[in-house]
Amino acid sequence: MITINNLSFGYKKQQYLVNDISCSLRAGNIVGLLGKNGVGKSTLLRLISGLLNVKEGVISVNGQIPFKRTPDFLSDVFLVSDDTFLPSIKISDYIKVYAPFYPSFDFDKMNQILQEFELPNNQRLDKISYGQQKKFVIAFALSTNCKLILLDEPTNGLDIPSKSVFKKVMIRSIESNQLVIISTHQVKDMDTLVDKIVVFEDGKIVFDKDLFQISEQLVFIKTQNLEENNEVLYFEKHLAGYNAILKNTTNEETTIDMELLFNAIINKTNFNI
Ligand SMILES: Nc1ncnc2c1ncn2[C@@H]1O[C@H](COP(=O)(O)OP(=O)(O)OP(=O)(O)O)[C@@H](O)[C@H]1O
Repeated sequence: MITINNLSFGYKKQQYLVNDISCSLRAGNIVGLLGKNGVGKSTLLRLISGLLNVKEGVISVNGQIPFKRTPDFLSDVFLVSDDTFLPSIKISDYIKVYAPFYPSFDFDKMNQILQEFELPNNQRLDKISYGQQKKFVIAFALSTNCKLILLDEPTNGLDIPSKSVFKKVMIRSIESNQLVIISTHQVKDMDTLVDKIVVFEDGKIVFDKDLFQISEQLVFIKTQNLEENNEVLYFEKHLAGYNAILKNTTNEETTIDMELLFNAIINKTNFNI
């Protein structure tokens, strides 16, 4: 679906924010694009959606060059950016006006998700809160059924019940021919949602693994005594003991602690996986 070869980009001359990265992402995945504030995650999403052009290298999305922004490309890619600028019209009018740009738009899905997010159709988009606007745009994005959906910090502004609805709706509505990339620094929100993680740091992709590979190779434990565990790769101390990542030597399957894993990655832990 997406192939990136030797991509470099910077807003300033001779200073690359994205520095010679390559990767490929397939349909059927929900990918967590993780990184600290300001590393360039939103920039990467803008490059993939064709809002910015590469300085060097190539991005191909289903064989198309995003920056050409052909009608075909635009009708199958949806970017939810972190800053939502919505017109001062009712939700129902927005759907009437913008849904026709997306040939696979599913009106039933839209109504269902609006209900789950408790957003009434007759609300005006400029009169609802930031979190409600965010939920509306997420509902619209998922209802387009675009092959590629890019969500920039989707859980920003969502309250705890809405975050649960977001996860539920995402998992239910993504089909095997779609690819979703969620960019976020709120790593904890990605628990039990993404099936692949890509970590971006210092202009480079420093980690790119499917979750099943991570589960096969690593175990995540809470323990009071680290010395009993001689395969510790990374740990963090907390009041009642330690959260630790160990090499998986016993084919055990544990729940991935996304925040611990992310901290381990940006602290340059060598997992050797
Ligand atoms: N239009 C622009 N012109 C110049 N610099 C920019 C522009 N947009 C972003 N930047 C800079 O590029 C860097 C990366 O920004 P970007 O928004 O891509 O990061 P991010 O990883 O998404 O951050 P966050 O997690 O805080 O949203 C920042 O230093 C930002 O100030």
